[in-house]
Amino acid sequence: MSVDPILQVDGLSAGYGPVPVLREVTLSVPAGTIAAVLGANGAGKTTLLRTLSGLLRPTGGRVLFDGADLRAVRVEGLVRRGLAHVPEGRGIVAELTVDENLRLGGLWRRDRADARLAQDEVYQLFEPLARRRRHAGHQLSGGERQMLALGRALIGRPKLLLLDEPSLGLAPRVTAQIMALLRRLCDSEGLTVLLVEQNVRSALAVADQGVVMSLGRVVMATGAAQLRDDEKLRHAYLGF
Ligand SMILES: Nc1ncnc2c1ncn2[C@@H]1O[C@H](COP(=O)(O)OP(=O)(O)OP(=O)(O)O)[C@@H](O)[C@H]1O
Repeated sequence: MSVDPILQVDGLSAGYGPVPVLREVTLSVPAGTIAAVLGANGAGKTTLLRTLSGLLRPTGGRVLFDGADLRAVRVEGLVRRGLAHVPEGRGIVAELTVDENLRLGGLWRRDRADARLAQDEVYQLFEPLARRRRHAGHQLSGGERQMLALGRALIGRPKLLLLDEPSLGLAPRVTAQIMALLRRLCDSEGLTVLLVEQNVRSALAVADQGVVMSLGRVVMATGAAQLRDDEKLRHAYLGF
């Protein structure tokens, strides 16, 4: 496993208008690893992902993604450099078919044959989608929508995947499948994942590190195994 951080966040602050939310967040994510971002509702997890993907402008600090300073790169540039963001609520186009939604994910790729290949790979990864390729997004179940959002992001062959609450509304079995897939892609393809999850157990089961946020700050960052195994630590920082 490489130890180079593909994502380095130093003293990042951001908010909504005059309301500060992120307060000097610092974290480092090595390439090919999964960092689980945990914390209570309102801790700032979603705001962190939105700032990292360029949707919110930082008010302070620095973000380096694959060596590039976030302030110097536009959102399209971030996507081209290999950043993909799957927001909470999933963001698929409900009126378009599964096929069409996936094609959107491959649009910016110059090599069409390559995009086609990736689409076939997504259908292999998520069999239920292959069976429903001509169904519209709004006809899919919650789990299928999550697979579609994830598949669409993966088609761009991202280096860094920002994933917000992938388990939301999913059956535990589907959540476990998605977590196992992420682990596999990290180990075999070098994918890096920043995973925001309310389902702490599922996230820590596959993560390399746990980053706990509270009131817009990182209050602890440690190995996921330590958080998983140390009941006192879990109790102190996660309340169970
Ligand atoms: N669009 C917005 N405008 C103003 N304030 C917002 C906006 N979105 C979030 N906030 C506020 O920012 C703070 C952090 O919210 P955020 O959604 O980032 O937290 P979170 O840790 O992801 O929580 P949750 O798990 O509930 O999504 C909260 O106080 C929230 O009310």
